[in-house]
Amino acid sequence: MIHLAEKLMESYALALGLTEDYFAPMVNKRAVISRLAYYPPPPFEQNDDQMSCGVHSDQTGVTLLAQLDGTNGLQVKNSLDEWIDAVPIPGTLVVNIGDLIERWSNGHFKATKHRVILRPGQERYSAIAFHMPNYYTKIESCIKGEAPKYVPVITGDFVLKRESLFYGPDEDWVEHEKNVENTEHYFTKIQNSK
Ligand SMILES: O=C(O)CCC(=O)C(=O)O
Ligand SMILES: [Fe+2]
Repeated sequence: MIHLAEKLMESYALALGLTEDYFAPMVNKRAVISRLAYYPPPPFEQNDDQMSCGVHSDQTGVTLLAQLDGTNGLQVKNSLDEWIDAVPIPGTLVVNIGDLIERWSNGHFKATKHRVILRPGQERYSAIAFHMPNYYTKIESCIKGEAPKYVPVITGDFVLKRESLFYGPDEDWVEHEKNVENTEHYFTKIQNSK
């Protein structure tokens, strides 16, 4: 999974006109958060207000998602603002772009909005790996000659803050750099245990 995420980062670098290894020094002490999900069958028809997993984009870098063959429910928003089913294709993974990559690419890559909506009687299994750049990597536009569209953020700070505040005001992110100290120890342990 880590190798695949790093390969994807290489392809993103090339697509953005950067050298293939541009991101490498900024993801060499990455953290990967994994989640195994089971969604029980809902007892009623779900709608925009009641979902198994509400609309969001992942706040990290690349997300790799495996869906058990035959389980439906994941929907992603396309560039026309329409929800489309991410139908499981045997032997493949879904790749979602996270907020950090949107910010890094100055908006050239869009963080994929997604959700899980199940029909009554339908259940879902998925396994997700969230790839996150180095804790202290500063995420700022990597596109030369373009006005930055986002406030620079520190990876760990952004992920932790967004976990706790959920969609807080963008302008606050840089102010929170100091908050990393609380959890620095935890992440250092993860990175050193590799
Ligand atoms: O279970 C799924 O397919 C989606 C889960 C998800 O989007 C998430 O954990 O961020
Ligand atoms: Fe997600």
